[in-house]
Amino acid sequence: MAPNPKVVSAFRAMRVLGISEEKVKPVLKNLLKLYDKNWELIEEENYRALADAIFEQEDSLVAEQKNERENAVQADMEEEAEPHEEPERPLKRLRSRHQEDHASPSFGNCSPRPGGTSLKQPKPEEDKLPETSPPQQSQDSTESFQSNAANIGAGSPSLSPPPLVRNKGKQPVLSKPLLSIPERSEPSQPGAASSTQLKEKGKEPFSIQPALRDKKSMSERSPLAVNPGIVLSPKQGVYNSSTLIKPKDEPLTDELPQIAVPLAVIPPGGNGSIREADGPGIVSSQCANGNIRSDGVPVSSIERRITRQLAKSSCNLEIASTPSGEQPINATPAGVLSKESKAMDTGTRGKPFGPSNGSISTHSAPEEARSQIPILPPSSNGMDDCTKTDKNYTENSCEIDKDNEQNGLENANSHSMGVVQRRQLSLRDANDIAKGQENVVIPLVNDVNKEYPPSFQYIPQNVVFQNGYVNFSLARIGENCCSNCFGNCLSSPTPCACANETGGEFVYTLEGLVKEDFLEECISMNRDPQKHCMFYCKECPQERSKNDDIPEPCKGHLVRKFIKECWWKCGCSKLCGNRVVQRGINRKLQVFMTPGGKGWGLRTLEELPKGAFVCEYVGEILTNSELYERVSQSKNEEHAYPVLLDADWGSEGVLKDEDALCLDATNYGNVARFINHRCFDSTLVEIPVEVETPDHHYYHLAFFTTRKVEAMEELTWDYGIDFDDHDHPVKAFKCRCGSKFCRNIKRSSRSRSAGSRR
Ligand SMILES: C[S@@+](CC[C@H](N)C(=O)[O-])C[C@H]1O[C@@H](n2cnc3c(N)ncnc32)[C@H](O)[C@@H]1O
Repeated sequence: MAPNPKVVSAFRAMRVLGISEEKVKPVLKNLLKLYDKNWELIEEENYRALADAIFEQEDSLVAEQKNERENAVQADMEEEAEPHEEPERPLKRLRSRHQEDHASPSFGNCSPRPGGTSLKQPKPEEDKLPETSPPQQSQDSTESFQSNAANIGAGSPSLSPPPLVRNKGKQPVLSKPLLSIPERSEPSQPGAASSTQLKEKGKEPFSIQPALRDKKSMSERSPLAVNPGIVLSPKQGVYNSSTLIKPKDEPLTDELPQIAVPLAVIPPGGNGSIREADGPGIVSSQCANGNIRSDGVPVSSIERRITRQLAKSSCNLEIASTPSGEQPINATPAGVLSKESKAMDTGTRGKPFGPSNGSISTHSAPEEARSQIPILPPSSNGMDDCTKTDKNYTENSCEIDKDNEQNGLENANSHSMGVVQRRQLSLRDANDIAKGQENVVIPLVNDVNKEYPPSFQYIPQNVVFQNGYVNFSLARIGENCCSNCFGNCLSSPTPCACANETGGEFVYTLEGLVKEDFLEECISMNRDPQKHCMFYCKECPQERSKNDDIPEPCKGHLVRKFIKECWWKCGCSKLCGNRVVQRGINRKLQVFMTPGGKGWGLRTLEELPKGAFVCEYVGEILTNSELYERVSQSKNEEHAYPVLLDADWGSEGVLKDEDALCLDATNYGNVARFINHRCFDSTLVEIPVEVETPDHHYYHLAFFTTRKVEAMEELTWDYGIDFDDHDHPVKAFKCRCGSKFCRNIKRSSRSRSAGSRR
């Protein structure tokens, strides 16, 4: 086997220091274990950690030998020698020191780490935890809210532990913004033929198990249709009707998930390098109609592969990261947003800003500032309240705003460190949680309790966290766009090339709504996945991320339908009707505290017609393994439901990790992170939308209304959660959706009846 180039480089670097490979090897091995194979920590500062560890080990050996000699002499001299204190193990010291470095100004200013987040930190194998570990939130959200500044707004009380959203199948969904584009290689591998197999699923009445996306169902979908959406569910294997109604052994609790305030780092994204693409793998597919194509691949998938190959030589763009590749975030205290908040004890709220030395802190806010925390009046109309609130609370908000400004200054220093902290919403944010980044203002109101809004950074577009590969380039678009069009493609008598993805017809009406038949098929796909195409990876990235050595068999992914919008290479106007999602949010929305114990939710302030675009799910783009690592490292934290971008995994062979993407809106996200789950008859349906790239590894997950929605109605979508899947990394919550089709209620009632029979 060829030597690991990283190991070779490490040897080389140590050789320069006169250290032999024999000495390096054991220490490097220990270090890799200690740092959980995080090479970046080892490589940074020209292998400083490695060199330190070697020197320290040598020092320790010398010290030990010296001690032994002294002890021996002393033993000769005294009958009872003093107990010898064993020197601290070098690696432990090294790690401790490394942890200190993380919090020290000098470390941050001198050597920004590319991926230094909680994910990057060495595993706390020993009892000593890194100082930069995310603060833990107490079990009682209210209490923690009042007692720990860092926890304020970290999440609504009803948030549950990090769940992965699945596509109705479903797997958990992650957040959305994406912007930095790292280099990557094409996913499929040679010999991957027939790596994906579509299996048939028995059709079952959806009324019985609407939400279970049975992975084994066959689809009647046309070859051109690509299924969208994806929800990562804890266990897709559980997705079948029987599991939906299966009594739960464990009692449900009303305990709400805890939300901690994890640190996140967005390192520099792409470097503009060119990555080599592998040959596409061949996939066999089978749909509900039993037809198996000779190549087993939907036509659109083949076209995409060709495009990918053509794009081999294309350069990656870095789309969203800051010049330094880091995205500094202030940790600011949230304003109190309910009318009752006057009486609220805010003494434990965190100070909004961190120290100027770049380290992270969770100091309490000054008493003066705390006593002046503004209150938003109860309202039923957030849009109007925005203005009122501004007038009424400007004075009070001054203190906080000053703090925030100061925070901004201080964070100018911490910026260089590249450490990002989840940001607390401030009072002004309540008037527009999007902070002017959307076409509309999106107010936040709480007429129900004293909960603070969750802590997160609002981003209007997806952003690559670190390893995910997203390549937006003209070269990748290929010929399947309408470069000869002009004006509004929808007005043309014949559908343009962009409509090929959707069977040669435009999906949008002239009014900008999704057409009835397309919409209904997407809704059906979500509600009754058994009737649609599922594919099974030969080597499932999701399972691989859980256990790289012996991954479990793929639980199946719903093959979804895509919408393809016109874009840069198209000749049409920016106002073309085949550009809807890319224009962003245009509806009057409001984040509000739900009265039903679901925490914050999203509602519309205006009547919405059926098929209307509401918003897309925006968050960090993570690879599956990054997500799994993140979730497993934040066991007690609340996560927004992550979303798998697996709508087209079926067209691939073996997906490389950097191509198996998902979205996590926990730390960075848009208004969609507030959309609550509703079993089966949700008001929204998610549809994958291709905009910048035909590569369906990455796409936009857009929400459209499933029916006419009245003003002030809550907007919900079906996460595709399998409430019986206890193995899923993101825990399910006790569902309070109120739907008569609620899968959780069925299970609960069956559990109760099963219990009473016993
Ligand atoms: C994506 S977040 C939705 C926004 C969330 N309610 C908040 O306050 O930030 C998902 C979390 O909301 C809560 N949630 C969503 N739908 C729910 C439901 N039907 N019943 C109970 N809790 C729900 C759960 O805690 C879940 O983990």
